[in-house]
Amino acid sequence: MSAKKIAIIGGGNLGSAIAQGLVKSGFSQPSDITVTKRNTSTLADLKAAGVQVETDNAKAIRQSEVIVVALKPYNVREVLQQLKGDLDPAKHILISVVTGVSIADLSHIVPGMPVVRAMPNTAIAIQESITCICAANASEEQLRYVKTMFDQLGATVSIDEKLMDAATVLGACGIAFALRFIRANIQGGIEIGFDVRTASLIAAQTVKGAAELLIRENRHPEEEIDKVTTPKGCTIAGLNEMEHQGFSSSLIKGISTSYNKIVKG
Ligand SMILES: NC(=O)C1=CN([C@@H]2O[C@H](COP(=O)(O)OP(=O)(O)OC[C@H]3O[C@@H](n4cnc5c(N)ncnc54)[C@H](O)[C@@H]3O)[C@@H](O)[C@H]2O)C=CC1
Ligand SMILES: O=C(O)[C@@H]1CCC=N1
Repeated sequence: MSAKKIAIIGGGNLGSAIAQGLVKSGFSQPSDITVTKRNTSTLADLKAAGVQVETDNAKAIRQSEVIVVALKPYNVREVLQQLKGDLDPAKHILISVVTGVSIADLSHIVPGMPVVRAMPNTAIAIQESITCICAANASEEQLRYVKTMFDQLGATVSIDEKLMDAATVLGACGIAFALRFIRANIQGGIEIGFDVRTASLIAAQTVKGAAELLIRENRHPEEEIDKVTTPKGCTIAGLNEMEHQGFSSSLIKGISTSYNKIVKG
């Protein structure tokens, strides 16, 4: 368990999910986590779990050592400008999960601060995130701490900062892409006879099983696909029809479009 106090500035979708994961994993005592938001009414569940909820960012920062910034990209500069007097490079480490805001940008606003950029996804709430991290100006001990923290919340991979936008698309947006894939399977499942609950369970567990074959067994997808595709069988017939309709191509183009949205605006 971490002895450090953690402030999460911006208790929206991701900030709340991080707090939930920290509590569920036992990495932090709930009372050692403070989540801030201008209107804290949506944070009732976290409050009930013992997490401190706060409207005053400066107060949350003063009572913490680890500062997780989970604000929207368009207001992070303004909010950090207001808080720079409360941030102390000797005491605090800044972890930004904000999309598209570089370490150089952050260091320009709060000079001298140890900064880690982290890109988790919303499965962090249930300790199943993949979190990509990169850092500047942070000590070995601080980096170890951040990696240990995110390791409790799923898997962690250290990357070059130049890949952070790509990590955002593949890992963070990827949750939505995967869920849309599952939803389409549910719609198809209903069309061929299942009720929605049964279709949802079969579709979600099947995707979980496919992912576990890759993660646990370190296999290549096509190696596993070969085991399913009986010659002249129904799997290859369905797969080929999906490809004729642009299945892989649509996913690759979607990933590229998301990436360009971050990079080019
Ligand atoms: N939602 C996701 O799946 C992921 C989001 N991100 C990034 O994380 C950041 C947050 O994203 P979301 O949680 O989705 O957005 P969100 O809009 O749900 O959360 C931002 C929160 O900040 C609060 N806020 C605004 N001004 C504030 C202030 N002055 N003080 C305290 N709180 C304030 C807002 O009320 C809101 O609840 C973004 O930069 C996003 O790009 C990164 C990875 C995944
Ligand atoms: O769509 C977005 O802008 C954010 C970044 C990653 C996930 N959601």
